[in-house]
Amino acid sequence: MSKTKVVMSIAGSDSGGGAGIQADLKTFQSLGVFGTTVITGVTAQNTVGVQNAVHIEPSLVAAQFESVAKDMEISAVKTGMLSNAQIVETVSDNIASFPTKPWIVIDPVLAATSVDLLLERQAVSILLEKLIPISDIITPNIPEAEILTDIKIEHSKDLQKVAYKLMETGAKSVLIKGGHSSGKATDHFFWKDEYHTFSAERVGIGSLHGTGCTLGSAICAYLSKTNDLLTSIRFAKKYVTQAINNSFIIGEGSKVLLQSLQSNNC
Ligand SMILES: Nc1ncnc2c1ncn2[C@@H]1O[C@H](COP(=O)(O)OP(=O)(O)O)[C@@H](O)[C@H]1O
Ligand SMILES: Cc1ncc(COP(=O)(O)OP(=O)(O)O)c(N)n1
Repeated sequence: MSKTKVVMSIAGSDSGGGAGIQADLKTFQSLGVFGTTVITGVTAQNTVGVQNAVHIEPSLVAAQFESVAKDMEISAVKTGMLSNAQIVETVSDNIASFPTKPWIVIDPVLAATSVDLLLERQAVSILLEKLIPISDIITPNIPEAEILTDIKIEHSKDLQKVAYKLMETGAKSVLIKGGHSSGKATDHFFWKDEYHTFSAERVGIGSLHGTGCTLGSAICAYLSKTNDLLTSIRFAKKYVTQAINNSFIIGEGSKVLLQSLQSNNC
């Protein structure tokens, strides 16, 4: 019998339960991996928006890494909300010093409505300098990809420009998510000189919360199980699409995703 894989979410808490650490842990549980956490911030949040946030002291962020990493072998990590420059630096240093290199999935959470509550804008440069270069895959949505590269995405050829610029900073691969475009929900994947798309019908009714967190943590879970990037993205896209198709209303704002136990334990 194979051992249960241990993965890690490095992210913020969403009190409303739809995104952040809460969404990541539900995804890990659904996909049959064991989720550990390094909490970087705590938000007061609901389906309508982010009302408040505090950042965790970098020394406590480092202590969470130490406690988990000295006890367990982490096969894949996923980062989400990273709060500020000091935390980005602490996270980068700690991931880089794991005894066994894990798969590294970076969801560069920066373009929410209350952007500065999730990542201070001055932290973007340190994200590009320290964290993105050690990633196996970075998963920006369209506004995030534009902020990170200073390139406006107006035509499909701009996607390639953005991806190549991010790969020049050291990212091994780039998945530009299509939730913020129109037509089909198509995600664009660039890896070395390869280009792949992952598409689903767009669910048109009402806004959604937690889609990016769920996709990123599903990629992380599948990487730990399959050790294969393309397979992991394909399975994760299928998983998030199913969760979106079954999304439901819990409050006054965006719908949340249904995370359900998967029978295909690859
Ligand atoms: N309305 C939708 N219907 C189907 N898939 C969607 C929809 N909105 C987002 N997605 C998918 O959800 C995933 C997360 O994308 P996106 O919403 O752009 O990320 P983020 O939450 O970081 O803004 C992607 O696979 C995207 O294609
Ligand atoms: C604590 C916390 N982390 C991340 C997010 C953003 O969630 P994400 O899934 O990337 O974006 P939406 O699909 O909710 O737009 C958050 N809101 N809170």
